Amino acid sequence: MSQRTGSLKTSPKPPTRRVGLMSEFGRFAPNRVFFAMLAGMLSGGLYALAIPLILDAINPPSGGLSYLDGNVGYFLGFKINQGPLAAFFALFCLVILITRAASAILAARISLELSSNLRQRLCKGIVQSSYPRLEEIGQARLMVAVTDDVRRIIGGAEAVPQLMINTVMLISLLGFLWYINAHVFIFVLEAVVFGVLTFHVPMLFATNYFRRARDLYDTLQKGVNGLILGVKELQLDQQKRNEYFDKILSPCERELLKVEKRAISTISAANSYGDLLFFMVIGVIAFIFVNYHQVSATDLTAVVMVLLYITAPIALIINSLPKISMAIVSLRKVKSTLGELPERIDVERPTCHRAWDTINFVGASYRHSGGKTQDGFFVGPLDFTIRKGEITFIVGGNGSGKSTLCKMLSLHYPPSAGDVRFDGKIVDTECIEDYRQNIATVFSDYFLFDRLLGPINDEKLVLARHYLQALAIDHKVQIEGGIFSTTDLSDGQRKRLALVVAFIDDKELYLLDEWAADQDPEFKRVFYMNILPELRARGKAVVVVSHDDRYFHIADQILIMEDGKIVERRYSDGAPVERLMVAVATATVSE
Ligand SMILES: Nc1ncnc2c1ncn2[C@@H]1O[C@H](COP(=O)(O)OP(=O)(O)OP(=O)(O)O)[C@@H](O)[C@H]1O
Repeated sequence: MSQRTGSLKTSPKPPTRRVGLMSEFGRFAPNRVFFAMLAGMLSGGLYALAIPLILDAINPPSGGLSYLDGNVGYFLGFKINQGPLAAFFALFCLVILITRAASAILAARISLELSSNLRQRLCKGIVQSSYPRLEEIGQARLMVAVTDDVRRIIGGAEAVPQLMINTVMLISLLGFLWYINAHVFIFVLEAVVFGVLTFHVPMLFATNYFRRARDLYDTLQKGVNGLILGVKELQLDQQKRNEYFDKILSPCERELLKVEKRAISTISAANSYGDLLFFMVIGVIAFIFVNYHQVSATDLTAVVMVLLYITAPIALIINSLPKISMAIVSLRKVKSTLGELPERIDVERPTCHRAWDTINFVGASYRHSGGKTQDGFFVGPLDFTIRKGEITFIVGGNGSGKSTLCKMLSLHYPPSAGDVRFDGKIVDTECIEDYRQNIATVFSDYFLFDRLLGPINDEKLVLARHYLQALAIDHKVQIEGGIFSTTDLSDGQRKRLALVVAFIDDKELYLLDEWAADQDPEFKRVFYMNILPELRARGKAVVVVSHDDRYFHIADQILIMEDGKIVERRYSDGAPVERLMVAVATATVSE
């Protein structure tokens, strides 16, 4: 393929960048993230201040906040000590409530918006991606990214305010500790640093386990897809069913369970260690530390109270870490998947609107990506012309490359060499989208939406009714407000409905891959004798993959494929117009 069209090829996989949850959030909504953090910090700081307030209430004459001390009073019939201090405490709690709720609500909303944004970017990326790239990434990975990963990111993001509030609380409590007794503060700080460092080691292991579990999850999803889609076949054969479970599902499930168990066990052990650490610190202070440093009884009470209080934020920080860790793994997966998809915003493009009468394949070829051990199937080099107002049949044995050729013609597979030309103009990245707009298909692996997509007008509806009638499904399916009354149809009926959908769009090229294969003789006749000639009469280019030699005579051109090459081209009278030597073609493939 020429250099211009070479740009249609899929780009190499981008390297995975390190992605942080907070940096991602910061980039997404910097102002709101700032306010959420500010509110979280304020609430954490105020939480910590509750301790001196309570201590002051217990020990009124100890200075500090004791100026708020007052007489016993009554409120709503309740006897209240130190009225002003109590009122201040209530107000204080209200501010904590507001700041904490504001931080959590803001963070939750940002996380939902970011997740929705990621989901939309993934969906847009999927629809704008080249088809070979999607085949490379695989359905299972895309499904997990759009569903599970995005859900985990929400879970992790919601844990961030917890982490923030409790971290600030922890810092403030340490500050208060310093205010009470500097020696105790230094000792506790050393314990915290030691605790964080020693806690970080198992967390590194846990994150690795989560990463491995995430990869296994893709494989498991693929297996479950196979199970759901192949349930009919598996139900009919116990041996196959057992093998599917024994060799595919169960090993993956076992491995995933093992890795997840390790991750959870590591985290649980680390959590228990984290919880216990502070009780040990309390014990050391109460039983040993006081023997070496001067600590008054009042200070000791305050210190123990702070240390007991400190265990709660530490436990909450520890609990939020696995969720955040999983969210980071998922975020990296989503970002790496996004990196493999085109990040193209729907901006105004110059429209090509190129009218055409012929499509030429000039030495065009395509290679499928192969398995681990072999090269993928090679189709080409192909040289032929499709004309408007003509019907072209593509025939050939199974696996000869007919569907691949169709996907090259529909511009889903960009040629790896040679050109596809519309009226002599090579298809380039600028115009591929415009050329595609004029192609209607029913692929052998078609998908039937439950509605007519795109603008609907009366003319279209009349055409739809005409084809529903012609294909005898008008008694089964009606179109109400653009939506089909049902798509629960037999395979043949569904395919007929897919044909109706393709026909009512006024496209220039109609590509029908083995449409007639599972139709009754009656509908085959309607298809070949009425519908196809009608399309030709409307000046459409019609390409049909067919095995129905009874109807070959209606074709203007027949391309015969074998092993990825067109080995013969005939006109409808059966006289070969061009015979390509298989040996020559084979030699070209091996180049
Ligand atoms: N997505 C794919 N990835 C890798 N190889 C593929 C892919 N699709 C098809 N192939 C390979 O390309 C070859 C041609 O397949 P293709 O579907 O084009 O043949 P076909 O002539 O349409 O066959 P059939 O008549 O059975 O539908 C096959 O050998 C197949 O293994």
